[in-house]
Amino acid sequence: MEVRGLGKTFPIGGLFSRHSVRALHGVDLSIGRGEIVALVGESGSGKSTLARCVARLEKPSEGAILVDGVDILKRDRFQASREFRSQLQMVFQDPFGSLNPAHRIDHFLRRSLAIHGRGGAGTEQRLEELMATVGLQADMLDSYPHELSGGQRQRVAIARALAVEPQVILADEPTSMLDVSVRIGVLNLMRRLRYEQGISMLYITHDLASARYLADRTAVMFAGELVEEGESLDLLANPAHPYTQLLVSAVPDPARAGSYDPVRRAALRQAVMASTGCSFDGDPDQRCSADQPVRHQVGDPANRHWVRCHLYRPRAGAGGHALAAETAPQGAARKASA
Ligand SMILES: Nc1ncnc2c1ncn2[C@@H]1O[C@H](COP(=O)(O)OP(=O)(O)OP(=O)(O)O)[C@@H](O)[C@H]1O
Repeated sequence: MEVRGLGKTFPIGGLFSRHSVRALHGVDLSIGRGEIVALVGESGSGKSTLARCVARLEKPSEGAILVDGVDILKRDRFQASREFRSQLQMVFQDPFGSLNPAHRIDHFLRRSLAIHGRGGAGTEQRLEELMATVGLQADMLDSYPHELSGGQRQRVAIARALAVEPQVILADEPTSMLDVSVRIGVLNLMRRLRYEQGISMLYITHDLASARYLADRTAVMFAGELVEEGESLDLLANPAHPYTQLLVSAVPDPARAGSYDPVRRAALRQAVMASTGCSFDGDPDQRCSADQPVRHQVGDPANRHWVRCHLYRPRAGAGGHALAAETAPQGAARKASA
């Protein structure tokens, strides 16, 4: 699946208002077959809007979404929606709100199978297989959602998505409302599905540790734009963008004891300013506020690690790089996301 130049602007302030929020701008992202890509960024950076545009729950303002090379935004809406929804399924954050409490678990799975033409003979066996795949007992098919734990409900939501045999699952913070003790089980389930069924996943999260655990690649979103992307291990060990450094520095890590610098963090977060350049404005000579940065490759090309930042300086010879914040000015500022 590939997203090219995706943009989304929401009108705000009522019918006659000319105000708008730019939630996404020029987003390019691809996910290979069986690959897991994490999308990280703070609240309001546009992660859910990206997933909702890809799932066609929102209409993008611009750009293309290709699945197996076909731009699904150019297909007839009804046909595309049938085809596309069976290729791509979304798992939401809230396992409590996503299952209607009036129905038993088997209803959700039967309905999903029927809507996508996979009902009929063999349904009973398929239901049991789906439950086994997500690690639930078949006798839970007769339960109501309130009789299940949060982790079990999220497994049902994943089983419902799997019922249509999707190529891609868009998982929007699927573990953030779960108890820490059951999160790992859901992450392991997602990992197993990728290996056993070759399903690709976009994993949206605030949690960098889980991105490192689960995702092959991690993409970092700030103010509706991707500012850095790379193999998860490399990107999180060598963050090149000041914003990624901020996110990484906020994760408690005994191995980095002493490296957390709240003053630098505060400086990077400083003012909000409007300009035509980079969303994450941090340059004393105003270049950031004047020009959009281009992508720079970071380190070894095998890590597919790039950053979009004027402050990035490759380090000659060593194969490493100067972290942008090492050269970042005190006046690093964050522009309005709107
Ligand atoms: N329907 C909408 N109407 C107006 N603005 C919206 C709408 N949906 C999202 N936005 C705005 O778009 C921006 C991105 O929101 P989005 O929900 O995608 O962020 P997010 O990174 O997923 O945040 P969170 O992690 O809190 O879910 C925000 O400024 C938000 O207020």
